[in-house]
Amino acid sequence: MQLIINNRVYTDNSNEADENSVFVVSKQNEKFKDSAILNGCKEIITANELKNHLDMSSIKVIGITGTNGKTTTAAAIYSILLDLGYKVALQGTRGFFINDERVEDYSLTTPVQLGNFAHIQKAMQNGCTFFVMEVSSHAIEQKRIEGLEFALKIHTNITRDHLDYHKTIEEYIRVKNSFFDDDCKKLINKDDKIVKYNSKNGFAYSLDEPSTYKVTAYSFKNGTHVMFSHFGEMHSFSSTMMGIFNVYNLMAAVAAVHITTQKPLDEICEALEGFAGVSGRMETVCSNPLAIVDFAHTPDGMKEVLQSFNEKEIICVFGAGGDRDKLKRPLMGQIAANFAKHIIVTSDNPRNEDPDLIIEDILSGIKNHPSVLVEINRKEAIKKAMEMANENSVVLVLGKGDEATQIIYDKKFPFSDKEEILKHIKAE
Ligand SMILES: CC(=O)N[C@H]1[C@@H](OP(=O)(O)OP(=O)(O)OC[C@H]2O[C@@H](n3ccc(=O)[nH]c3=O)[C@H](O)[C@@H]2O)O[C@H](CO)[C@@H](O)[C@@H]1O[C@H](C)C(=O)N[C@@H](C)C(=O)N[C@H](CCC(=O)O)C(=O)O
Ligand SMILES: Nc1ncnc2c1ncn2[C@@H]1O[C@H](COP(=O)(O)OP(=O)(O)OP(=O)(O)O)[C@@H](O)[C@H]1O
Ligand SMILES: N[C@H](CCC[C@H](N)C(=O)O)C(=O)O
Ligand SMILES: [Mg+2]
Repeated sequence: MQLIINNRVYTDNSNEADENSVFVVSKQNEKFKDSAILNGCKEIITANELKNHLDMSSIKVIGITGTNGKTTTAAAIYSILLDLGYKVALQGTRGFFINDERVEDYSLTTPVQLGNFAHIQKAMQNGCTFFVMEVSSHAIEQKRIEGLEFALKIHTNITRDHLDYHKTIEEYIRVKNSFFDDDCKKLINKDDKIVKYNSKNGFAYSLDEPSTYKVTAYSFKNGTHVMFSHFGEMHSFSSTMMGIFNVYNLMAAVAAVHITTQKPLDEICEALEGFAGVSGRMETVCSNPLAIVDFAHTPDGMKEVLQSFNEKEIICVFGAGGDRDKLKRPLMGQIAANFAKHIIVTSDNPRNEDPDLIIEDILSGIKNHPSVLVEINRKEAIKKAMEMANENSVVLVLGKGDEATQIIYDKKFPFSDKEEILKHIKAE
């Protein structure tokens, strides 16, 4: 990865370092420092020192972490800020966007150090005054965000994910919480009992606990309608997005924009109404039969989605990614069994694992359920679900959202849950 500032090349790869370039050393590449020196490199700086080389004073960086809801909350903030007339960049799981245009496709949720600086530089070159970014737990642990100064850090929730990487839930929680131990402004979900943070410059939002941005009432009749109080004053917003979890995401987004712009809350709430949600997150693909695609790929994410449809007969199609946390699989099975009338267990992105064994892990969590089907081929699984559907049902296809491929070993094959669903729409 290279970054060019004032005609100087900065690289994080020792093989690209030479007498004319600067080697940016980080936790991930410090083992290659000697090889950079051997290649003739004379200037070695830390990622933290990069901020002295790139003037970022014209842009406010907003960072969002949490197990679920980062992409949705980030997209809502981006949409509100654009609607309010700001120039904004957005970086996350779905790629890199500047002023409503996709500049890069799906990649890491949080790039490596030089990648973040390169994107911020590009955002500034395009006149952006805000840079909204998702911050993954991998990024915190690997110090990919080293050297960035945040105007606001946001916490959505901490449940479980990525234990393949962090090994224990305690370590995962410690890593997530470490994002909030400094003095910078932070916005915390007060209903989450797990989060620990430095209360200096702390703001909070919540549905249950007292907080700075406190949801006092909500209803889901003809859309989502939310009332909240801010220091005794009442405000409200509406949205087409479904589910209590989206009330959290939207409340966080409104509060974040308020904290970072100081615009009147009512103006921010009005701007939010133009936000239609994120592709592949609780996205209704067709209404006859009702079929929804969602990116839920953790036990908590699945629970949140499934319990939003308790008046429907749920037909749930899902799998679990290979080379990822194995222990979440039976828990995902158990959640499906608790809420769904029909379960179809299939493949997600098997990567380097045997899909049959992933499915076995999921099945071990499903006890005594009357309707469980195993269909390893995801296309066939979706087809079967659509054939089972009726006017009282909802087909929920979970785990891949708007991903455009299925990853088998290290190969990516074109695959879209949405397109598969659309092949089986019933005639009106
Ligand atoms: C497990 C994991 O996170 N691995 C990351 C890690 O890999 P690594 O330590 O093996 O990297 P490496 O190949 O040794 O290279 C490290 C550094 O050394 C440098 N290098 C390398 C070779 C050499 O001869 N000389 C040299 O200088 C490279 O330029 C690089 O800067 O560091 C690399 C870059 O520093 C990352 O690209 C890589 O992410 C891999 C691709 C990955 O798939 N990560 C996933 C799991 C991830 O981070 N996912 C989260 C998901 C979060 C979510 O949405 O929930 C994400 O943020 O996307
Ligand atoms: N606030 C929330 N609380 C719990 N579950 C949520 C919340 N927001 C979204 N979800 C569920 O999690 C899924 C992923 O949401 P989103 O993409 O916004 O999260 P993310 O944190 O960016 O995930 P990832 O780390 O995989 O990129 C959604 O499709 C939904 O099922
Ligand atoms: N950012 C998450 C997304 C998981 C999506 C799911 N489809 C999978 O492949 O496990 C990860 O890389 O773990
Ligand atoms: Mg994301």
